[in-house]
Amino acid sequence: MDDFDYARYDRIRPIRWTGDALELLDQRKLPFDTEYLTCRTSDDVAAAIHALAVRGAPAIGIAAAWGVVLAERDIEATDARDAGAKLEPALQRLNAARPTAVNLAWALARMRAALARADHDWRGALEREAEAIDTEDLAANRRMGALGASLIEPGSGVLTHCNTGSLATAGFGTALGVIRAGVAQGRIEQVFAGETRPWLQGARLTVWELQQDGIDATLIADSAASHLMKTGKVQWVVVGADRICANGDTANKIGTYQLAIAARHHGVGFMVVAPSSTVDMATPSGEMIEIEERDAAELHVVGGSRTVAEGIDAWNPVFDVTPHDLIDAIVTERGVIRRPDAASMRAAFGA
Ligand SMILES: CSC[C@H]1O[C@H](OP(=O)(O)O)[C@H](O)[C@@H]1O
Repeated sequence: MDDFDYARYDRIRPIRWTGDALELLDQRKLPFDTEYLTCRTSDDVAAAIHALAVRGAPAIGIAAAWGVVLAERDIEATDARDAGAKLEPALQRLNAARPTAVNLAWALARMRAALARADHDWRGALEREAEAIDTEDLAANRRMGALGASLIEPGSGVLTHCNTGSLATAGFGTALGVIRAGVAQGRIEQVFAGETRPWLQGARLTVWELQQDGIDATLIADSAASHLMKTGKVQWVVVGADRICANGDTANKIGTYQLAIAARHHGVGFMVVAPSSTVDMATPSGEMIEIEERDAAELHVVGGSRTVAEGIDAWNPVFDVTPHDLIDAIVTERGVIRRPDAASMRAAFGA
């Protein structure tokens, strides 16, 4: 992949550190408007994460790490230990912004660890750690793109769900990075993007990203996915993840689980692509994952401001869990785990 023109795919930068503020491409406004939110405090970042102005498991971890740097700017402390105590309430408010993606807690744990190791330059240590989290994620995505694409036979059709591209990460993407690499290598002939109701990450964000890249894609209704697989046009379903458990059970955007069931029924491969920062070996299996439920209004609103069925109850879980035995491959930057289970996850990530 060293001849891959990554720069072509790195134009979209949803997270920009200016040195004293964090600029976030407001993903609630895409694809119609390209507006940046300027966050000057860690609570600004927590609010942006909760509101999905910035979203995507790796991206919210990266944003939270920079949020810690913003919090550091607001305190005076005698040393790193004193700083840790004074910063902890801000880190807890960042962690409370969304519950399902483990990357948020993972990034905050890395920031705490950096502070615990720091000497007198604890401020610099926090900024260097946030930068490292950001640059490591971009490198991981490029590695995963190559690894995942190598599993896809030339001439394949691929279906993806939600948005897992540059908007959801430090750049290039996870599942969408595999698609970018697979298209560039001539392995993927047709890309299908599920709209991903109710927030429409697929219709609004993935389609927009692929248009920026000049990659043709076909948008489908979420409810058309099984019928599409029945036609034989899809050889792989390639998705991201928000939390991968110690046995390989995987939480991802709502609708992923039924894609996995349909894929298995139709003999379509099911690939999960996520950096190791999404692996949570401390959670044994999927039923222990907290599934975020969001405001019913997200289901009632159709086309911007119009509402349907307003006033009736609505159930709006925004993630579901795919059991590991429906997953054919988990791709991380460390390698590919075929037919994941507790033993293969332990071999790859330790106990
Ligand atoms: C590489 S993004 C991973 C994951 O995050 C998305 O959720 P959300 O848009 O609610 O932040 C989706 O589940 C993606 O697959």
